[in-house]
Amino acid sequence: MSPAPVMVRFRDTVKTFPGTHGEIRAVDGVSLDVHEGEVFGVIGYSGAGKSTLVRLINALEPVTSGQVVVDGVEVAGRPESELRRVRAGIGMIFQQFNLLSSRTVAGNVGYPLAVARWSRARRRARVAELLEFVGLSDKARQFPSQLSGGQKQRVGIARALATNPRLLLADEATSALDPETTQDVLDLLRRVNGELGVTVVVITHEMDVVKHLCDRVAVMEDGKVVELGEVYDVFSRPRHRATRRFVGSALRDRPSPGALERLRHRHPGRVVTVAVQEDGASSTDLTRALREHAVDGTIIYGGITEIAERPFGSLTLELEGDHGDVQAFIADLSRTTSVLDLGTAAAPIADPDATDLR
Ligand SMILES: Nc1ncnc2c1ncn2[C@@H]1O[C@H](COP(=O)(O)OP(=O)(O)OP(=O)(O)O)[C@@H](O)[C@H]1O
Repeated sequence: MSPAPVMVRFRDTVKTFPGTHGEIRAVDGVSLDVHEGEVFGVIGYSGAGKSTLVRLINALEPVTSGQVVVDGVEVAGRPESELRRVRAGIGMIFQQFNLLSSRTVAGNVGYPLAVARWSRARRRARVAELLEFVGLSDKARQFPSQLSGGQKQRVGIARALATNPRLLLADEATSALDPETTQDVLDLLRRVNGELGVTVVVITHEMDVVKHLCDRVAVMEDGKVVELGEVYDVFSRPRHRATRRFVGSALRDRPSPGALERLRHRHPGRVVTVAVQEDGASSTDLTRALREHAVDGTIIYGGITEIAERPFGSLTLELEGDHGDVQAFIADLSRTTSVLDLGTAAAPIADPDATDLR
């Protein structure tokens, strides 16, 4: 199957800002393609460059060097008049919703249509259709202050979709919402993608958002893309430290240094953390290896979740048995899955990725 056409292409894209201690490379040589029809996530900690990357897509910031191509149009160096046409094909939603407080829900949704000089009759019909789609038909005459956060974001989504954009940019769109409302908004964004065929780029610092919504994900750190791929692949086998921290903070599957120290007090044996993947150490593999090597394993920590019905996570075990048997068990299991040796209470080995997560 040939990949879908490209909706957004970055090639060696750099964006710098002047800083007090020299230039800041907010986007530092990014190359990636967002395909038509996919939901693409960009995840990173604060300052990683995510918002800058988005502002390059809708040409709110000029690129310093490299390419940014949106729906076939090279954005870099375009005159403002032509950029307006590119922006017209892009919808955007924000963490703080950015609704006009003096306008009703219908007025907010219809605003971009008024700007685009749609007739009153067409506007009314389109607004009604959009409110129906986001489930707010009964709120048309209310004002934003009368709505919950989740309802405000639904209005934001309806407004962003008003002029039928082919691309929707969602910058931390659920960061101000509680978990349940977040889920509703993520479901709605899935429908925007699935039913309307809109390509969605999601910027977030929350792995759960990526997990529930995205097809592929890019992990950013210090302006660079450090990992890129299918969501399951990236999160079930995180290679970069930043990715491992996102998995750790969402899943809380690995003991923090403090928790590990407490565990060692109670469990003086050899401690290992074993990755759980659909094709790696399923619990059957683990039990088989324990049996074959005459090693006793007690689960002392762990967490497993799933993405698209595919399980992943890790289990931390205390192993007891003859030293040679334990060594052989670790070597055997390491052939099919990732095993992190954390040593024993007497000879501890630190987890290089463990952080006391905020
Ligand atoms: N207009 C600007 N002028 C100077 N520096 C900027 C500007 N915009 C962003 N930066 C810097 O570029 C880097 C990346 O910022 P950016 O906002 O893109 O990151 P982010 O991942 O979106 O983080 P956050 O989630 O905190 O917004 C940061 O060091 C930031 O201080």
